[in-house]
Formats: sequence, structure tokens, C-alpha cells
Amino acid sequence: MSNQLQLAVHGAAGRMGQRVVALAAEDSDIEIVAAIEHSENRLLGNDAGLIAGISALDISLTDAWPNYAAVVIDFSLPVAADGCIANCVAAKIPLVMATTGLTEIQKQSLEEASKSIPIVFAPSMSMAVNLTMKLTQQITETLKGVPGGLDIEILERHHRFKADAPSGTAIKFGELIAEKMDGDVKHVHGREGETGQRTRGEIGYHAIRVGDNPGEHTIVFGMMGERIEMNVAASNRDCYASGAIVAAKWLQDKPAGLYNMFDVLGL
Ligand SMILES: NC(=O)C1=CN([C@@H]2O[C@H](COP(=O)(O)OP(=O)(O)OC[C@H]3O[C@@H](n4cnc5c(N)ncnc54)[C@H](O)[C@@H]3O)[C@@H](O)[C@H]2O)C=CC1
Ligand SMILES: O=C(O)C1=N[C@H](C(=O)O)C[C@H](O)C1
Repeated sequence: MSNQLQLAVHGAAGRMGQRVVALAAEDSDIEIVAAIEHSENRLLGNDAGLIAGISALDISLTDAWPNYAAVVIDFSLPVAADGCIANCVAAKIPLVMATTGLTEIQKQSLEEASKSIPIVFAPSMSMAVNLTMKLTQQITETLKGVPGGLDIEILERHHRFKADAPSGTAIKFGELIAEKMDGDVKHVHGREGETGQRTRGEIGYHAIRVGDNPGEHTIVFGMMGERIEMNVAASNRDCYASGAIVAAKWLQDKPAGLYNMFDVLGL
């Protein structure tokens, strides 16, 4: 059908890429036009649907970029981000950049790329996570002057295979919370040795890697005599994959620019 959204998935054989392929294949508004992977991936040439654990789609895993796609969803790795960005800019294809762990230079190249193509860039495509981000900003704004002080710690739990720490989501939680705090903020990643007592302007980060946890974040707001814990947890990866597909569709009528999931979700 010509009016389907022609989607290319970058990192298509990965944990996330497989879920994007599977959910997109169920969506009658989407036509998967390319399932792109690393040139050394041993699954190149295999059917992307079978790799994703669904029926064959007659789309072979490839390392070649399509001549045309309406949008690229990237769930690859930081090492692949530069090529992805460059190909999307060259072909003027809108991009959903979901990969985390990008360097500052790579984030700058995303900014530059967004001058010519529309990009959604977010460390979590989950609606629940992005709503929780907004709620934690409200809690920080409300409690930051509480008598006795407010201590904020961010715990994130992920599967044993995750290659970056802390999660991009935890880093984004910290950035958003820091925007609402007064004075200088010190981001403290883990604690060991004679640290001395906690200072007021700290945000602590703790990365837990266990089993097959698809992603869980707990923001602890500690006060003298009580605390609030905001917990958001995925039970599988489809919250991220479906969020990325929503973002891909949202991008279709947008001008060049750098957008996030708050823009997509209207938060
Ligand atoms: N924004 C979000 O909502 C979410 C983001 N993520 C992020 O997505 C990324 C991928 O996560 P997973 O799927 O668990 O990892 P994964 O390791 O299972 O998948 C990454 C895929 O990228 C492929 N890849 C590596 N280099 C490539 C290249 N040069 N060209 C094309 N493909 C290449 C790998 O072969 C692999 O199949 C991570 O950065 C993770 O943090 C994960 C879940 C949700
Ligand atoms: O690697 C993962 O799995 C996830 N990574 C993202 C992150 O680093 O924030 C999003 C989600 O937490 C799952």
C-alpha cells in the first residue's frame, strides 16, 4: 500500500531492533523497507522476520542503506551512530535516535544533523518513563527547600548484557532534576571509601546489572523523617519499541529540528 510509512530499522538484529521489526510487522500503517545491521553481522542475508521470531517478511538483513525510507529507527550502538546520522542526512531521512551512550561529539553531530532533518532523540521511548521524568521534576521543584534538606539518588537496574552505565535514562533523569535544583549540582556515580558525609547538592547514581531486567529506574527523594520513591519498570522491551514507532509516525510532518519524547507525547 503506497500510503504506508516506509520504515528502516538500524540495529535490526539486536534485542530492541527485533522488537521494532516484530511490532512494525503487525502495524498495517507501516511497511518495513530495510533491516540494517553491521557489515560483519553473521546473520546478514537472513530474513528479518525470522530473526525477530515472527514469520518471514521477505526482508533480508543487510548492511546497505535503502535508496528511500520515510524514517529510520536506530537501536544500534554508539559505534554505529555516526554512520547512521550521516546516512540519514545524506538521504534526507527523518531519524528516531534511541541509542544511548553517545559521546558529546556525537550529540553535537545530532544537533548539526537536525538542521537538515527532523530527529527524535531520547534515551527512553517509554511513555511511563517520560511521564515519570516530568513528575520527578515536579517533586524536586516542590521539595527542594524542605527543612533538613532533600537528598536525591537515582537507581537503575538493567539486564546483564547492557554495555553502558549508568543508563541514558538515569543520566536524563539527573539532568532534568538538576534543572529544578538550586545552586551547583554534583553528579556522583557510585560511592566507595571514605567519602565523608553526603553534601546537599549531590545527585547519586547507582547502576545494577542483573539477569534479564529490561529496564527499571527508581528515583529516591530522601528527607529527614520520610522519603518518596518513584519507580518505573518495564516488564518487556515493547514499551520502548512501540514508543519509537509512535515517534517515527510523529516525525512525518515535522520540519527539521531536534525533538524529544516530551514533544512526541505532548508532555
Ligand atoms: N531509547 C530507548 O527507549 C531504548 C534505548 N536502548 C538503547 O538501544 C541500544 C541497543 O540496545 P539493545 O538492542 O539492547 O542492544 P543490542 O546489542 O542487542 O543491539 C544492538 C544492535 O546494533 C548492531 N550494530 C552494532 N554496530 C552496528 C553498525 N555499525 N551498523 C548496524 N548495526 C550495528 C548490533 O549488531 C546489534 O544487533 C543501546 O544503546 C540501548 O541503551 C535500549 C532500549 C530502549
Ligand atoms: O539497554 C537497555 O536495555 C536500555 N537502555 C536505555 C537506557 O540506557 O536508558 C533505555 C532502557 O532503560 C533500556
